[in-house]
Amino acid sequence: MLPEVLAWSGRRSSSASDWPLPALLDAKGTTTISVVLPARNERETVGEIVAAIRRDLPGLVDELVVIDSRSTDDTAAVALKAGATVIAQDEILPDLKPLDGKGEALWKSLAVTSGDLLVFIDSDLREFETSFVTGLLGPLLTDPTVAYVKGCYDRPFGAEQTGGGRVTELVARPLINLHWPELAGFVQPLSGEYAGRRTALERVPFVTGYGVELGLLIDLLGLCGLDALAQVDLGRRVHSHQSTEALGGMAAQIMQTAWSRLTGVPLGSGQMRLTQFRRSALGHEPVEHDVSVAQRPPMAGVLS
Ligand SMILES: O=c1ccn([C@@H]2O[C@H](COP(=O)(O)OP(=O)(O)O[C@H]3O[C@H](CO)[C@@H](O)[C@H](O)[C@H]3O)[C@@H](O)[C@H]2O)c(=O)[nH]1
Ligand SMILES: O=C(O)[C@H](O)COP(=O)(O)O
Repeated sequence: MLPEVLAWSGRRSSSASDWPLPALLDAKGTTTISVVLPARNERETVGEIVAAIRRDLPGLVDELVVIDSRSTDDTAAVALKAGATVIAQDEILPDLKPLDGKGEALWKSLAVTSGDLLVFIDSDLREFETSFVTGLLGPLLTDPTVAYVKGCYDRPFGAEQTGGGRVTELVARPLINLHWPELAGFVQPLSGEYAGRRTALERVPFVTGYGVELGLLIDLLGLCGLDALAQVDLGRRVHSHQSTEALGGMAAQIMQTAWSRLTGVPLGSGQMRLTQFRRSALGHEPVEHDVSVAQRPPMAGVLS
């Protein structure tokens, strides 16, 4: 790691336990806070996450919104019952051609929330604790020079306490170390739990699909500089794992994001189809998926 990155890590890394709720309530003042959960078919987990935030953090969180990302199950009803405001992704900014995926859900959440600070939490988390939210807010509420905070944690996989984050370890981390060594101090660069100032988030583009996390990290580094970025150790994260085949699609979206940032060629101009293979009685059969990503412009320009 570069010496300046090591120094940054020492300065800008903390733990959720460093940010107890009473101290955050004191620091909050008039700052408003929105928590956003993107959710696609998360009926098993979204209700518990919403209920825990409503139960534990009523004085801290002003707005709790689930963006229903084209769920085909009753995710929306479960989230509503647990106490969230639920908004369908495709009903936000209906004059725009709808795009797909998580990045689109997060970008659109900027148009329907009002908090000065936004906290994004994946809605497939199991064993969720509200220290995820307080931990991410700590640096933002107590230091005006911090603009963006990423969560980090241990990632169990199967019976092992570590080993999760296959796309992180095999794709994102090597790409980051090769091309953006300033970001190499992030323990979980793809973490789905992060928080930022609206003033910063509205000034950067959002990549659709699973390119959103890498895109935000690179673009916020460019906009604000490394010292405005921080990370907080949230302990342990348990989530539902996708198949290796599905993660191939995620990896392709992350690689397209990196490529666009390296070349300056905007995303969305071409289509990428990924060919994978499944064994059948006839041998190895090709299976093709559209894994294209596009990009939304900074929300500040859209809302003005
Ligand atoms: O079209 C979609 C797909 C997913 N999601 C939600 O986004 C979250 C994360 O999606 P998931 O498929 O569980 O991603 P992971 O396999 O956990 O992937 C990791 O890596 C991704 C790429 O950086 C990040 O987007 C994730 O947050 C991070 O957890 C979940 O709440 C999903 O319901 C949507 O809202 N819309
Ligand atoms: O963040 C990642 O790398 C992907 O979500 C894959 O995670 P998993 O290997 O823990 O399923």
